[in-house]
Amino acid sequence: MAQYSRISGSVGLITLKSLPVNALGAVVRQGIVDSLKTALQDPKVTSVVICGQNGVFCGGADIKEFGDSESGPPLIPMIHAIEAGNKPMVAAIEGFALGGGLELALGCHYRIAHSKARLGLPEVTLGLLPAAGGSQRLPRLIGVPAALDLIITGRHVTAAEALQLGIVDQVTDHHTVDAAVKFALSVAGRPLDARRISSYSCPPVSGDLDALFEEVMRKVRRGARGAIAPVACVQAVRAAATLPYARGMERERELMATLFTSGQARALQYSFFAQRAVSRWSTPSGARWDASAPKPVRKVAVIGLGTMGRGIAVALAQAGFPVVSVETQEKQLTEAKRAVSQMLERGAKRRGVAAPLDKMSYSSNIQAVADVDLVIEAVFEDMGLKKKIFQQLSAVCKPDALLCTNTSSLDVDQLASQTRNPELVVGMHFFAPAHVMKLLEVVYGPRSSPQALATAMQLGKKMGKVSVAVGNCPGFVGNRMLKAYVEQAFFLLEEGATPELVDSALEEFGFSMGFFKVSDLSGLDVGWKVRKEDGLALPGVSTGPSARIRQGRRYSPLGDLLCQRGRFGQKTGSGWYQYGKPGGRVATPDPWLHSFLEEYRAQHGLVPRRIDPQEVLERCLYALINEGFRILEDGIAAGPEDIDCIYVFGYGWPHYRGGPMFYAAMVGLPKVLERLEHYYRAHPDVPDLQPCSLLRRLVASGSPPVQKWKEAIKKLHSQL
Ligand SMILES: CC/C=C/CC(=O)SCCNC(=O)CCNC(=O)[C@H](O)C(C)(C)COP(=O)(O)OP(=O)(O)OC[C@H]1O[C@@H](n2cnc3c(N)ncnc32)[C@H](O)[C@@H]1OP(=O)(O)O
Repeated sequence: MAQYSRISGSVGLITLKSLPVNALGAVVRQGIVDSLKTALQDPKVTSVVICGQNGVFCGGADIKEFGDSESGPPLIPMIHAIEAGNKPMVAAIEGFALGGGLELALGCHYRIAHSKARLGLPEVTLGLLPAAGGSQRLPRLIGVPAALDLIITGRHVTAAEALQLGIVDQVTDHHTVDAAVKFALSVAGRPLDARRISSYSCPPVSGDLDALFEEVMRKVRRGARGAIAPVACVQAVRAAATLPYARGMERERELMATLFTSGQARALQYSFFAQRAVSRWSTPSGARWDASAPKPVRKVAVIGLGTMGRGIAVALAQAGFPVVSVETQEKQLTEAKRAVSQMLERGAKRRGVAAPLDKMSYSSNIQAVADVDLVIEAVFEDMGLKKKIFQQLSAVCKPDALLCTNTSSLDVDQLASQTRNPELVVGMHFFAPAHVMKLLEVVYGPRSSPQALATAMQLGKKMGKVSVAVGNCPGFVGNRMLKAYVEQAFFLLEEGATPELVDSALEEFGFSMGFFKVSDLSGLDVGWKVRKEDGLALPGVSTGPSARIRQGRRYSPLGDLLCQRGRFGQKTGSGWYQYGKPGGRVATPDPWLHSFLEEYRAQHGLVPRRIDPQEVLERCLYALINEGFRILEDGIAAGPEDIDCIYVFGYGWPHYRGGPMFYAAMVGLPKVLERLEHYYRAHPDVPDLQPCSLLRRLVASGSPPVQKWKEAIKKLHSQL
């Protein structure tokens, strides 16, 4: 709702009231329209202030209402009525003015912001554009280049930047509504024509306007990789720059109509709520986020300063934690100190703050962690080494310290069993580079206490990560699903595809890099080492029937064969592609590799066939999705939102496709099931293609929407 009152004798005060962020739902809009009418009709009122309750101006349109048929007064005429009003309207901005919230403020004649407020038009992140006049008013107010920056990126600006850009008229450190009322009294009776932004022309740009838009559009298309909202944002701002306001608004409406009904907007809005849903974690044993208090964490340690350890230490220091970093090899320690300082300085420069160098301390002695509250072990993926470290930690650390491992796939419970307090052991699986990537898998073992899980989840949140609680199994969620995808990519090469064909299909889908390019970038030897440890990559079985079978199922040794030839990817100058020189970064197709594949197929009696991009997508993505269903069935992830956040924030799944499980729901579960059945018939020696029973049961129960899967899975489990 919106509450109306009159204060200081002559100021009408309209307060938006809708917890938690005063979103502009139907009831709030109705409240504003009614309050406005009262204020404009009351002869005692000479000016009006609009504010929000609880220190928040407005978080924008109510995203929860997007799927519903529209009710209540529409936003655009409401904002026009505010702007057209004959009494000065002042927006008192505290907390946030985002999306429709900022558009509402732009409809006002003046804007006063608290110094801690943040403003922005983040619609693009929801697959939309600022379509309540924001794309037309902001460029008229602050100019085309600055408006393009804000609208295309959706970034929030501080009150100070908003003042500098000309979005707000005044910034206050004091009580914002009081300041706005005082301001409203001071402007009462002043003419308003020059304050109505819709009547402005965009300030002229230096240089050629067409050239500016062409350049921006080129950059946006390159960066958007198939996302349609950023492109529509540029088109809308162009309309502001080239058309009268009324025609610009028509263009804004047309563009919005296309976006609003697009699958991309639905996916991004799903993802918005999925990110919030994963913070409300639960485990199959009944532990829950709202019943488990985290332990206080004041000081943290990182063990091992390789690439991962350095990134983790930087992320912790940036989040404000004192960090003790332990590296036993002196040479590595010296290098790491320099690298970590550089990373901290670069990050600070980018964010315009002081580098938190004072948060870091280093040691080559594990005794240095004796007083910390939480340790993150980040040494090599070697179970023997990790076990030894956990034994040492258990002896050295405070008895109540949380011991975490950054393993990407090893058994967290085995590590827990090395310690005095296995309930205080959890996995914290970061993604490289750990100070950049948003994802954190928090892995609970069978003995991890709810409090340990809650503490790691909260630490992740403080580090700005999307933290997802997952159960303990080889590869956890992300890497377990990836295995099925990678396997299909190899099999497709055996059957006639090239790395270029597979990668271009995946890149066309929206991944920034296809699997083979990623593999060259991260190093083929990484997977080779794991396969050797798992007993898959065996020396001396390059021919005969057993060459392509391991542990009773189809196996492709192609990656192993490249590694045996020293082709580790970019670092050696060749892998699935060639790079000209070791360390080269530009992938070009490699004729040697093509001949090698031909010889390999001939040697193994494989008759190559024409493979189309659709098959690449179906085989790679549906195999991965199928494993996702198995993970849900096993209770390793609590719901599809958890898997989708993991893939969007850790594995480069295109954000505008929501994540693999959302994508499966969009494609239609019956279709995914039918294609998996088809491919499993063709490849009965590939168990990953055998449709999982949960997928079958969801289809049999009418393929509920993805938001209802959690409920449906619970019901299906209880029927077993
Ligand atoms: C005609 C169509 C026009 C569209 C124009 C628009 O306005 S589109 C919407 C533009 N606004 C946004 O994109 C803002 C989205 N919200 C946020 O970025 C953040 O929530 C916040 C406002 C910066 C607050 O962040 P904070 O970390 O403090 O809290 P949460 O993110 O956890 O949010 C608290 C709860 O509020 C819910 N929520 C937030 N914004 C909206 C919204 N616009 N509509 C509906 N609900 C919203 C959020 O889901 C949280 O609720 P949970 O129940 O916990 O999920």
